[in-house]
Amino acid sequence: MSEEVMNSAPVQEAPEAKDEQTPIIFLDDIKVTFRTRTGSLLHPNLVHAVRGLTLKLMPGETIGIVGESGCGKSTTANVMCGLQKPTSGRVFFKGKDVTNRTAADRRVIGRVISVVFQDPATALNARMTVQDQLMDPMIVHKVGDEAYRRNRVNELIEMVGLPASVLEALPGQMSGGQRQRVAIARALSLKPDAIIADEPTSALDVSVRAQILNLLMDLKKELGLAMVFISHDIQTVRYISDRIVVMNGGLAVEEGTAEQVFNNPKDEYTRLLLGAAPSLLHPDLGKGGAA
Ligand SMILES: Nc1ncnc2c1ncn2[C@@H]1O[C@H](COP(=O)(O)OP(=O)(O)OP(=O)(O)O)[C@@H](O)[C@H]1O
Repeated sequence: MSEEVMNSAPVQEAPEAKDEQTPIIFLDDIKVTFRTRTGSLLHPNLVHAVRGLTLKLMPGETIGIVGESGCGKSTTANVMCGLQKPTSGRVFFKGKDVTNRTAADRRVIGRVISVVFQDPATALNARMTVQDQLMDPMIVHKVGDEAYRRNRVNELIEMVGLPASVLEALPGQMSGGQRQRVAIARALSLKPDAIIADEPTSALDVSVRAQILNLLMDLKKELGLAMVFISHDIQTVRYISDRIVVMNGGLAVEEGTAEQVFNNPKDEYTRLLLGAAPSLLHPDLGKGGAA
């Protein structure tokens, strides 16, 4: 998670009421336009990264966002985790309008979601031990006392299938799969309602991708988490998602259950994606084991 979100505050404030009908995240007609450096003040060159996206993430569900490079997936993820303010449209977290990302909004965002990024090597601090990386969000957000945090760290490391012996290790002493497990443990440390996983397996060796996907699915089920899973690989998205949103040119061109999108795609672009998609997953998909 970004410093902006991580530093945003104590998480022990009263949580919003749990309501099965209230979306965890509601993006209402989001548009994000960037000015590129090549234009002038009078004639700016604009990139319309997201051009009017409406999306609801309900408690416990997994939405997969899929599309080619440049279609606006990461910009959407950044809006969802408060890193990017939309040019227009509104963002609601559990019914609260957090579009303006005030300090109070960021506290809500920090409590509700965590992000797992593509490359655990850059997401983790190379100079901190695993133990310190897992402690850090709880210290920043002033959660619990020392004993609670130590206990939580042990719980987290067990949840992600790593031995306690890795707690003293630095990220550079671990494999890519182990590092991503640590990044997932870190994302879970504040007990979020939802995780945004932005291409969480793309930087990993093909042999460990399935293990990390299965871990995410198991944790999601066990902890009742909602998830937004972002990938350019439609087969991976199918494997993990309840609902799929296909993006093209900053727009959601198709949305439906995995079954609807695969068996009865309505949009031409979805058909092209399906036709052109060799799976990036390893044939071991579905098998367990620590990466
Ligand atoms: N900060 C920025 N300034 C200018 N243009 C940007 C910026 N961030 C993204 N873009 C542009 O917005 C469009 C959408 O980018 P985005 O990263 O959201 O796509 P993506 O689907 O996540 O692609 P990828 O899979 O390659 O990350 C692209 O044309 C990109 O070049």
